[in-house]
Amino acid sequence: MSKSIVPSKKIMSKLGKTNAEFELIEEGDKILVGLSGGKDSLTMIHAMKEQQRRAPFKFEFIAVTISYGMGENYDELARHCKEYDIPYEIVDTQTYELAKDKIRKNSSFCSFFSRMRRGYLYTAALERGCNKVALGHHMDDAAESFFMNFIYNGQMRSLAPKYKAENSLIIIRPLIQMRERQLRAFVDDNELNAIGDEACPAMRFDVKMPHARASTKEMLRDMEKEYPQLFTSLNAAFKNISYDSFFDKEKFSI
Ligand SMILES: Nc1ncnc2c1ncn2[C@@H]1O[C@H](COP(=O)(O)OP(=O)(O)OP(=O)(O)O)[C@@H](O)[C@H]1O
Repeated sequence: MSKSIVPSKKIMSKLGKTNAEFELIEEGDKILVGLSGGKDSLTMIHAMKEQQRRAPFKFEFIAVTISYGMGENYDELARHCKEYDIPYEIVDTQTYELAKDKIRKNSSFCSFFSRMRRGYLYTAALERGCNKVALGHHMDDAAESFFMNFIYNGQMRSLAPKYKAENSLIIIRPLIQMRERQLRAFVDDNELNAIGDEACPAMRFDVKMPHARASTKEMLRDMEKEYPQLFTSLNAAFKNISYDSFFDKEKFSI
């Protein structure tokens, strides 16, 4: 039998519930799991491995890292996946070279990395015959994304647990109802070597965390101190949307 690290009961139960609620992982799925090597995706591969062992249905997954051509070294991550019998591949790209100009101008390099990465992940999934792509976003990401869109973009949107991309791949976020601190505890408790916690890969090069994200994180931290139930309530609110109560012109033609 292969070696395994079993995530806590809380993590596994949240994963099972989210899975059932949004029908994320299903019989016969072949899932490409985006593995940055950070705490979130590292937790995700171990939780999915355990899920594979427990679930009454069969699914396959393969972990894939998109390398940006910044001289990253994923040997340790590859060794880790091998040790735990998790199929793993690295896709080499020249994203950093292409992003240099944006980084120099300190302009929207984060969204550039993320757009490029998404494209490479989708291509990798299609090339490997996968029908789904799993990303390690969690509830804190969903909350940040919601408030950033609200404050800076005048939009009400967050991160969906599941959606269909243009190319018919299904994107799933199995950790979306978990808190970031639960995932950090998993890697700390198991003494796993998670790769940095940068909000964007370019930050390894002395570029500051984008202001909007940093201040939204801080705002949420302060709000949670004041209202400890904030995230539970947000999670409920994301499932309880009163469309009719907003300023949608379409609704006026009653
Ligand atoms: N270089 C990469 N290669 C493959 N997948 C990636 C890569 N970077 C991010 N991802 C995927 O996208 C998700 C969101 O990435 P993002 O950088 O926003 O999150 P993060 O909070 O840093 O997560 P993590 O702790 O997993 O790095 C990750 O959890 C992972 O599933």
